[in-house]
Amino acid sequence: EESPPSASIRVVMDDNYPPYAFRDEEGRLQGILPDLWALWETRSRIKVRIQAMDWAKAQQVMRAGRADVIDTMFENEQRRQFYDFSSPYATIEVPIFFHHSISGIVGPDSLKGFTIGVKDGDACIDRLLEYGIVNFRRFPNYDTLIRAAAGHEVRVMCIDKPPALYLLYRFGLEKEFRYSNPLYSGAFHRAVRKGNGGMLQLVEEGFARISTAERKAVEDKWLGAALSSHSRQAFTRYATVFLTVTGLLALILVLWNWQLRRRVAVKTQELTCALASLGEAKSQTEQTRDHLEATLEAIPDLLFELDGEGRYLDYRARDPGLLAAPAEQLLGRTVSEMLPGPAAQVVLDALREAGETGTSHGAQLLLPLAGGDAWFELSVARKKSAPGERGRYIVLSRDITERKQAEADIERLAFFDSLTQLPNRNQLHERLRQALAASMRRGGHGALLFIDLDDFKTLNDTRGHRAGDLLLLEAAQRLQSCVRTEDFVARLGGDEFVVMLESLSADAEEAALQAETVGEKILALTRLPYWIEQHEQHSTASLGITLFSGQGHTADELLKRADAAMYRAKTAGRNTMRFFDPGLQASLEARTLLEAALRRALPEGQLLLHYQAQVNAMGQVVGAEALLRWQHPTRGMVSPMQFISLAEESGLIIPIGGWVLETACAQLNQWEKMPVARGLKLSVNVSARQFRQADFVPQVSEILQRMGTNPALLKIELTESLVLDDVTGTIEKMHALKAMGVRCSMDDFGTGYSSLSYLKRLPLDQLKIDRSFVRDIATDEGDAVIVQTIIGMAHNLGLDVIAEGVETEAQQEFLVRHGCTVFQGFLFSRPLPVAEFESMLENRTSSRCG
Ligand SMILES: Nc1nc2c(ncn2[C@@H]2O[C@H](COP(=O)(O)O[C@H]3[C@@H](O)[C@H](n4cnc5c(=O)[nH]c(N)nc54)O[C@@H]3COP(=O)(O)O)[C@@H](O)[C@H]2O)c(=O)[nH]1
Repeated sequence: EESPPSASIRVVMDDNYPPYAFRDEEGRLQGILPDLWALWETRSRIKVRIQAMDWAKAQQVMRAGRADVIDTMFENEQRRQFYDFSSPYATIEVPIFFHHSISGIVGPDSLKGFTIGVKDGDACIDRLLEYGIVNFRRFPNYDTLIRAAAGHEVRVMCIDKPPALYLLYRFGLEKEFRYSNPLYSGAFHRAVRKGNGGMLQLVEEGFARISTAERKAVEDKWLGAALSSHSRQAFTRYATVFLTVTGLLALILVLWNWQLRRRVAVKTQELTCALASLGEAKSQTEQTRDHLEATLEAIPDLLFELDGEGRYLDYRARDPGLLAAPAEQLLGRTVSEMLPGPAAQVVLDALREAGETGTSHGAQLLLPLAGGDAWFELSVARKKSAPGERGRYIVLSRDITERKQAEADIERLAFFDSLTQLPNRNQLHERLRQALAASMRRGGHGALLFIDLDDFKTLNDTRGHRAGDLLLLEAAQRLQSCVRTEDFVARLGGDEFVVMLESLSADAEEAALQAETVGEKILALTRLPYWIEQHEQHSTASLGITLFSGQGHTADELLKRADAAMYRAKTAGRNTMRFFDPGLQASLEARTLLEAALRRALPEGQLLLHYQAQVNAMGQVVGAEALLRWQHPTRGMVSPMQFISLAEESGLIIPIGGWVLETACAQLNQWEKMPVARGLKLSVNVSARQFRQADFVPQVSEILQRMGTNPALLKIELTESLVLDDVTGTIEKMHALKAMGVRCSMDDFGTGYSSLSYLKRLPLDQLKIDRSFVRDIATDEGDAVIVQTIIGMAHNLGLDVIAEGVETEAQQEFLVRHGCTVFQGFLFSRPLPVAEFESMLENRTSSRCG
């Protein structure tokens, strides 16, 4: 909009833009612009009405049309929408002013993050916004902005350089603030409202009438002596006082200066030294840091910083594949959350140790990683911490998987045979030492079986080492199949193996028997044909056995003994075994012979029964016990004490027991025909192995039926230990026998557990007091009490009671006195062959009748 020519123009400007326009202490407008506009007024003959105010307000006034010209305006895109600009008349640099405590402000980018003090409406705001800087603190004018800077409210400012320098000097801040290179340079224009070309021309023409010299004179006046002119009045006021004071202080100052110089010299020296050592320290620190960095770079281990609870605070991993979880998941979590329980415990224990002693070394842990299980070894060091500060630890975790593997390989080579993978001689020695110590502690025997394959060398020589190896492998497997898992099989080398048995019987003969049984199995298995590379191969073994019981012999001695025994087996013709102990060897051989003889005893009719009378209180024979006898053609009468256990172990008791039952039934049938023996009951001993046969009861039933014997006359004697082995099964069978009419007696009563609880459940007819109690009944109070108790117990349970082993009248008298009604023992009769037994019956009957 075009303004008509007028007698005056209204010029609006910033009143706080020294030295261009500013107010002196009386509030009068001063500066380059008022002077220039005064010249303009003179040359143009048009009145100039200057309105000076806050810059933002000045722009509002201009926009509102209450002014014709606005001065000191930078031209920019945005402003061009509203204004037409004159040609530029001065170039103004706009730097960033910043407090000297701030460093690094070099350009717009470095301003990010700071709050920039600006004058409201300043072009600088638009420029900084273009750089993406948005944090401003706006002030109505430069004066208030610099005052805020003086009060440290603002530390970074964007101000045109001339007013900034002026005001900073004025407020004594010239040392506190520095300025950057110009952010930009702007040119001062006078501007009129957009489209007011006539006014612009008027203004331009007016200024064209002012010569360059005139203009320079004005600028020199304000730019060259801006400070002094502004403060001239104050200077005048204070100059006199200043000179006086200065004069008075001059002398002091000279002295002070001299002293200061000395101090400065000293301090400078100190500072120089301090700077030098600081520089040195810095360079050393840098060197140390570089060294440390290079060292850490060279360490292949995982490095962690953990707190006392095992929380990951930091880590360094050259190979992230070794981390238990992706690194970002570890930080902030604890080892208990990230590692398997046992591994976490190892770390926590190591942290605890380091907490107590400063370091911990050597703890090892296993981690399941994506690439497979991995072993790590820890070295932990506690970091120095201030009192009260939580403990922190540097944990170095070294991957030792390969080392562990190598150790395992070494151990395998050291302790295992590489062909058969059986334990080798080293391990055998170790185990043997342990076994000796264990058998010393526990009692009981162990046995060492030394096995050497017969003719192995021939096989190796004729069919080659591969065939030999295959045979050894097969033999090793067979040996392992012969023994219990707790037994131990080792290969000593070549074709020599050793089997070690533990926890054998405390009785040497029984232990020898147990070892012999295993030895026999081994011999039997090794002599089975081998199938090697499509060929059948035959082999046998020679075996030497020695027993040990933890006393007297070292592992080496025992091995030598077993070896010597094996050698005897070789010389005895191979495919056999020998004991090192000649006594044991002899007794085992004797036993073997006895067993062979017993095997022939039954078919060859060498067995017979003797009968021992059982009498009542009146001396009447009420029954008998059938007792087995072995009449050997050359050994003579062999005691059942010698062969019953052998028959049990060999299984011969089954046919022999059957024969006893059948013979007893035949005898009962016979006696039924004899008036003197009719109605006698016959007790038959049944061994555990015989009774435990599943078909024992049907066997008894079959014999009774086949023989046509009255079951009520047959009494089965069972031992207490037999019953206790399987109370429930025994009860079942006893019920079945009772159902048939057969009676049951408990033999050796009192020698076992004798519990009332199971006694009540057993369908018994009779308790037989063991002869060991009867023997000392008159002299041993304990036995007397036991016997009384058994009798009382039997009566309470409604059972008959018989005492065996009665040899004296005193014993019988005691038993009668305490309620025992039936007796067996040498006092009445020894076990007799049937004919003598029957004669005894005849004699007793006739003597009673007579
Ligand atoms: N399973 C079977 N065991 C049987 C059989 N026959 C006998 N035996 C058991 O053999 C053990 C020894 O028997 P034996 O040498 O016949 O001894 C018996 C009697 O001679 C002996 N006895 C009898 N009275 C006295 C005596 O007054 N004093 C004394 N010192 N010994 C005496 O007692 C043995 C009978 O014992 P028991 O059987 O406990 O009643 C023996 O354990 C027999 O059981 C059989 O066929 N099968």
